Amino acid sequence: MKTAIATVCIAGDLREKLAAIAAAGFDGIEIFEQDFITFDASPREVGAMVRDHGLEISLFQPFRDFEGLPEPERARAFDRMERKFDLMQELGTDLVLVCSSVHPKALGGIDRMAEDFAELGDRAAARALRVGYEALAWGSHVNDHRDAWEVVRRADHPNIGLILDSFHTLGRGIDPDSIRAIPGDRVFFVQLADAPMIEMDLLYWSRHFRNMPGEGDLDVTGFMRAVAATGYDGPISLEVFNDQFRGGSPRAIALDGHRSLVYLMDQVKRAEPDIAIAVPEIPPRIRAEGVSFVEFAASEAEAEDLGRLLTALGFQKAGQHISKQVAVWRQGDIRIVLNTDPEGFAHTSHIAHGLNVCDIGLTVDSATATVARAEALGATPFHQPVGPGELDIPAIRGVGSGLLHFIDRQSDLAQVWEIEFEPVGDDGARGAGLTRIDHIAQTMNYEEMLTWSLFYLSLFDTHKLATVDVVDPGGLVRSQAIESPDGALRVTLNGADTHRTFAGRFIADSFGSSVQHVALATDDIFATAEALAAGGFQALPMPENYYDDLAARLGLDDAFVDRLRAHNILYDEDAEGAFFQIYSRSFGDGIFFEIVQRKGGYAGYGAPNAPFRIAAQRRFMRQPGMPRQ
Ligand SMILES: O=C(O)c1ccc(O)c(O)c1
Ligand SMILES: [Mg+2]
Repeated sequence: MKTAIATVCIAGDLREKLAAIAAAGFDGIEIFEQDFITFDASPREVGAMVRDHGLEISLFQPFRDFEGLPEPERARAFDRMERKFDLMQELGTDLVLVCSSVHPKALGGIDRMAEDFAELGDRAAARALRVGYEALAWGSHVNDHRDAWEVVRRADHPNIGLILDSFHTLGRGIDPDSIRAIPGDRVFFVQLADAPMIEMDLLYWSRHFRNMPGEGDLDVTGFMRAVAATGYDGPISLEVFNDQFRGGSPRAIALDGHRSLVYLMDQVKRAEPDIAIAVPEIPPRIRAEGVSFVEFAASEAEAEDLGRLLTALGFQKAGQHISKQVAVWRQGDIRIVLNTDPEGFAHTSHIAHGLNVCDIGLTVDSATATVARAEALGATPFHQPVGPGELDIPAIRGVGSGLLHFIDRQSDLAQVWEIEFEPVGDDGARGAGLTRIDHIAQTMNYEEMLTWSLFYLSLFDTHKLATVDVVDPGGLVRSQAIESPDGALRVTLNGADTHRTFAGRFIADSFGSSVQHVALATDDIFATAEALAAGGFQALPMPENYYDDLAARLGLDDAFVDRLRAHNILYDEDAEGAFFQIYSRSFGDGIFFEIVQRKGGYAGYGAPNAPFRIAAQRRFMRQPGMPRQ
């Protein structure tokens, strides 16, 4: 499988782009004319620089407004192309992309355009070059790959072929299966891009909002399956015009791009096993069976405070590590690990971020398969020295600053709690009915959201829900849930635009993106609320206005609203079921716990309540340190 990426996808000058593209593992580039012109080196030098990075120039583009012109513009277009052929030969590439014309004088007519290409084919053949024709979704006469194919078919020249671009096909709602009938050897190149589903002008959408396959809402997999069915075996290339990416980190965007192609082609290969492209064998997307633990890096004082909060939440300290300053707290299937060890990753993480969730443990079927897939997707494996009597639990670095450990039942990993921890005597805690981790909420800068969602979607068998806008008095926070089909893994990603929001302030204060809250499930919110109150837990107080509105909005009876109010329980319902939430007050740099109950088929996260919860949290965030329990 040969991968390529257009230089427009990445920020920086040409040299910076090439370094990032090569480091991410691509085989080639589509060199954008603009990136070449703005760079101060001869075409030969640029060609050599590309090859020095271990890359090839798979394509030169774009050549605009070639076909269907009357004279004298027609002759001018051929002259212009001869100049670009010179340039291509100096650069060292044999393929140029001609995009369909938007020239005001272009006449159209399939046969006229086919004749132009037949003549161009002779000129290209004289220099052993090839020309690919792409239908822009907004081309004046050709705006559909089926018409571009008809032009190429009639040109009937071995040096003239078709270029397919997923955006132009899917963005216009053209059925990608229409590609299946095209002979694969007539397709010279394939460009891939996804995009979020937004109603807007096609050209504007294409030039500003494209994103990597899997990051948007288009059926890029269906498109690529159809391409694969033609027998096409050339490069798979990304062509993503995106305002955010143009200003983003070159390395991070290039890595996301490569990951998106590995993920996409793995899906395509599973659906079209006979494809001609040699797709590497990797384990399928991993089914997460649940969250095994959440680990906090803490100082001793912070761990003591957090221990008090956990006690109030009904947790019990269940084990102490055999050799490290690490304790595990338990309730139901929930494990919270408090790591105060003066060495190791948690310690480093604490120095960098203060009290924070430095590690998440996930239960999977095979921990080694999980790390193998993660590595194929470009994730970084994590190792640290294993002490006597300890297990070497497979781990990778997550997208933020934290780690992900994987625990399975195929080995003795699942016994880590018995092997590495000594039980601590029962303190008689009754628990508060908390059963499992419902979801983990991670906060990041808005620009990082696509990176995080692609990370989870490509590694785990998960899907994303629609993005929700949450209004914080300090700005907008966008929230996206990623979840496994059975809900065993639910992660919400919260992207903050400014540091004035509660989420943005958390990122600034903790010096990085991380877990901001952990939601714990109960099967009986009122019983849990009573138990918490008895244990001295102080819920985040919700204002009277909230309950008045709730009663009016949902038509709830007074007695029910009184019960909610008495315990500061937030409530939402939809056609499928109901949702209850209690929040803790925040601690550290703005971390908190949430307690939830899902009733019936309620599948959301209480989005209507989010603005009220955030406003309440902001009222309490002025008080530094841990809330007193
Ligand atoms: O937006 C454009 O003009 C443009 C140019 C070349 C392409 O390959 C493309 O898909 C779009
Ligand atoms: Mg294109």
